[in-house]
Amino acid sequence: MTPEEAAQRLAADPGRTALCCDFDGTLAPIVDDPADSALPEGTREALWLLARRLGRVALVSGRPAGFLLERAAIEGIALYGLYGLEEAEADGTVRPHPDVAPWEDAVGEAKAWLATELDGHPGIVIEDKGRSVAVHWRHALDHARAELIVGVTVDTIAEATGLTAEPGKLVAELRPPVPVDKGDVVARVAADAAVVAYAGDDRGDIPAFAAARRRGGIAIGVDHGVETADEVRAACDVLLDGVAAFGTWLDGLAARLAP
Ligand SMILES: O=P(O)(O)OC[C@H]1O[C@H](O[C@H]2O[C@H](CO)[C@@H](O)[C@H](O)[C@H]2O)[C@H](O)[C@@H](O)[C@@H]1O
Repeated sequence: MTPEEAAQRLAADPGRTALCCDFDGTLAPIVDDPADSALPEGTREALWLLARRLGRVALVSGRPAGFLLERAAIEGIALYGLYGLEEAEADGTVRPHPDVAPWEDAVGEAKAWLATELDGHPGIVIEDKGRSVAVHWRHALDHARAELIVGVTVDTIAEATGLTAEPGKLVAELRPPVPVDKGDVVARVAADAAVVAYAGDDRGDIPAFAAARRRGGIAIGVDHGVETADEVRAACDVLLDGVAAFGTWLDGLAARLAP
């Protein structure tokens, strides 16, 4: 499927169409420091327009819902964080999945353990995500070596605490083993939709691509060259070359739907 064909399908019955997007690497360009990630202004405007033209628009991210509220709150757009473990309410509060609370101590233990174990390893950075924790090595000079160090540490902590280890782009995460993923969120958001599309770039997006396809929808991949896993490309119906190309595609869709 071409990007043009994907846009045509989404525009055919806009009121009954659901569009779900990942945040980092899809809407926001990949940056060295996760704290610097931001939604480009043009993309924010396109999403604002789309929220007024499509049946449902949602952001489904690995970031905490609180982060999405700070960086990507747009009226009419639902925000789901931590791969579906958190949801932002209309009043700006965050509702965690009810099964997450019992894992609070284990996540706290993991954060302390990671800090002790990885202290002194240059280029390895811990991201405290509240109800989960991630370890990044984008800053490390030797990515392969840093990945090995982080992988061994994260696997050891996962085994000891019962938390689940999840891979990402130059990052590994420890999160509560609650069986919820982005695919569950997409299925819920698109329950009443005639057409559904999910746009993402990483392995954590694969369940969401699959959920869109199960509904006869479209899996849109944002390609980042060597950083894009083969299984991500294989899970998509259409590929766009980077965040800027996806932003342009969103703009085009919004323009197509304008009155
Ligand atoms: O589901 P997403 O919205 O794509 O979030 C996935 C993870 O994204 C962030 O990490 C990635 O983006 C960073 C900023 O561009 C980059 O520095 C890092 O290397 C990437 O892995 C975020 O920090 C994680 O918490 C998210 O889980």
